[in-house]
Amino acid sequence: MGIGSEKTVTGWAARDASGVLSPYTYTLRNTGPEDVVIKVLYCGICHTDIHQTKNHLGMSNYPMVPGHEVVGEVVEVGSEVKRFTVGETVGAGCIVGSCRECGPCKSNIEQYCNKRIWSYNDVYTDGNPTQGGFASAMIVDHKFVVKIPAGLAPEQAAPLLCAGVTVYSPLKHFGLAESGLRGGILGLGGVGHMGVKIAKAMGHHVTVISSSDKKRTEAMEHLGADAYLVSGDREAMAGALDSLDYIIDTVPVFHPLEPYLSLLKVHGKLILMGVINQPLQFVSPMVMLGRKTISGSFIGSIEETQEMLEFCEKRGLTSMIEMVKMEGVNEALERLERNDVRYRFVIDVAGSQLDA
Ligand SMILES: NC(=O)C1=CN([C@@H]2O[C@H](COP(=O)(O)OP(=O)(O)OC[C@H]3O[C@@H](n4cnc5c(N)ncnc54)[C@H](OP(=O)(O)O)[C@@H]3O)[C@@H](O)[C@H]2O)C=CC1
Ligand SMILES: O=C/C=C/c1ccc(O)c(O)c1
Ligand SMILES: [Zn+2]
Ligand SMILES: [Zn+2]
Repeated sequence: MGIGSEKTVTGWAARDASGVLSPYTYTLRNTGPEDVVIKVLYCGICHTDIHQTKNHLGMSNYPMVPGHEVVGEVVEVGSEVKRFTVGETVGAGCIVGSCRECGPCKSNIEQYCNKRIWSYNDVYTDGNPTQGGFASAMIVDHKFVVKIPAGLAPEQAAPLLCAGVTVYSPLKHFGLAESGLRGGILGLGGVGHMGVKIAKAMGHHVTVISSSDKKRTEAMEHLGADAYLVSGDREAMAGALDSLDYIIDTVPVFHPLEPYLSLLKVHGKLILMGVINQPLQFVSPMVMLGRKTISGSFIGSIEETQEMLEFCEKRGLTSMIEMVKMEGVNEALERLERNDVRYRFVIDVAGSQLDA
């Protein structure tokens, strides 16, 4: 990739809904005055990457280079960029553009802008497709770039850019950041494990609710959870009725909500995170008799992402990752889909042979 000239990059792209990735060479736009050119060092693999590459939402366009937990080094900045300098370690996430004029944009919750531009599987303002972080470089508008604090290892920071902020944002927004609360994390994957860590750092009593017993020891001994429930264990679930102030539900497939609504106290909140393209069901008394709330939340703003990174640095919070090379990305995606990762894959992009 030449500085200041046309930039040819290699990424790994899905070509169809099989979701299998292979090397793909494409050109990045010329650096605009507000752009930051990022040499990608590491990129996390989120379950959303599977939803997108496999067209679970019916809106996928190919070739598609996924990846939205991007940590890299600034290699060039546009003439108007004052906040970043060459050599800095920075991050980019799910969103690389928004309209800047609507209510959400003016309120600094640009992730809720209806004209948001996704970091991949979208079209940029110049009419070209956006491509993500499973690639040697990205060009990102500086407003959608965050600084990675010096106290965070770059590979550890990658999962924070989606999984981390996805749990941090609703806890703050719904008034659930105060200490002493009792929280549930449903689904102990990439988002879920950051949920345990962030909720514990906020001073909560945290119960993991999992589909199996397989992660019990890790959850309790390594992630710091206080309790562990297997969702199919009726007796254990019955023993936990009316006990939680909130549940962060990260399950990525259809599931009944009623068993989890029952775990909530009066005024408890069930916050949906999983991307599920089927209607979810519950009977109304389940929420009425307890004035419970079912809500959802989508990543976090750029401002919150920066705040969350600083929170994690201050509290010494890290993610738990398995590092892979790009050559192993298809195997990693398969393992992620069959729930066989502890707890986030991170691709060592700069250390990979991308055009293999
Ligand atoms: N709202 C938002 O802003 C965001 C949404 N997402 C979405 O959240 C969901 C979770 O993402 P992520 O944490 O990366 O996913 P992971 O695959 O890492 O974790 C999901 C967890 O859900 C549980 N699970 C239950 N049933 C299944 C199943 N059939 N297949 C796989 N997992 C299952 C597993 O936990 P256990 O073993 O404990 O049962 C698993 O570890 C996805 O739908 C993703 O698209 C992700 C990021 C941001
Ligand atoms: O992983 C980040 C994005 C999550 C996401 C949430 C909701 C939705 O409709 C998506 O397409 C993606
Ligand atoms: Zn994600
Ligand atoms: Zn907007």
